[in-house]
Amino acid sequence: MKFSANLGFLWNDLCLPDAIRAAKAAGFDAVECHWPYDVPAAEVRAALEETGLPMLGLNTRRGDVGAGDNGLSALTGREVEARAAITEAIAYARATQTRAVHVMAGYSAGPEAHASFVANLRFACAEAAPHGITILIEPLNRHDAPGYFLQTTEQARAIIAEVDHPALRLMFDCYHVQIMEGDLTRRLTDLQPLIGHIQFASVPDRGAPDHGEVDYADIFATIAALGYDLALGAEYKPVGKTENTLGWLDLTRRSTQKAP
Ligand SMILES: O=C(O)C(=O)[C@H](O)CO
Ligand SMILES: [Mg+2]
Repeated sequence: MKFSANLGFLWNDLCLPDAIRAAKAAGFDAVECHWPYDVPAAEVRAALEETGLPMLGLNTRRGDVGAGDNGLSALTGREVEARAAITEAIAYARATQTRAVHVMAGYSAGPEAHASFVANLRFACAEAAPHGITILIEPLNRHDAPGYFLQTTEQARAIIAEVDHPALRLMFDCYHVQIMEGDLTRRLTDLQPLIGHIQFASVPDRGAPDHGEVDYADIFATIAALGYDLALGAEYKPVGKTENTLGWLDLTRRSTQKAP
């Protein structure tokens, strides 16, 4: 199995280029981030080239975080800002050869929000596809993001069908899906054709995947058996130093090494 370090949470005490280097030293196969915009893209690209790690994803800006924004693309009336955030994210992804952009929906509900989200996603797909960049949408759970527009994989499935563009895929974050819908094994199997990226963390505390109500040894085996071979995103909140939370990585590597 391959793993991607989510540098929004792992090594987030380091600047992004140093976090990329730390992920390489710890044995990750890839990295991903949340909002890298304060760091010049050239510095990130240099660290990626130095380490040989690909950057798998980044998020669109959330808007005015101080005022409570958590994404803009399902906010009717904020289309200009939403599209500027999408354009910015795609430009940053191009400059760093990042493979996917997660378009954040924001706090909203109802048919107008749905229509705005679909229209903004069509815009994002049209902008991203010529550069080979995937657009991701991610359901978030109601405890961490109460009132977030996109809450379930079923809602995401319907939106992906409606947008009907090959660049649009599902970000299946096992942590959020377990909290909102459960049934992880069947959902991963059923949704696999739509999945562009998988993330994970323990439930309910969003820690390392070595405790909690989800048996990740089993989930990783399920994902491998499906033939899914892209790197899985470790998007958890380390308690203490990130290096001290990586026992799961060694264990997983040892248990999946082929016999000689
Ligand atoms: O919160 C998550 O699970 C994410 O992947 C996004 O980066 C949104 O914060
Ligand atoms: Mg996630």
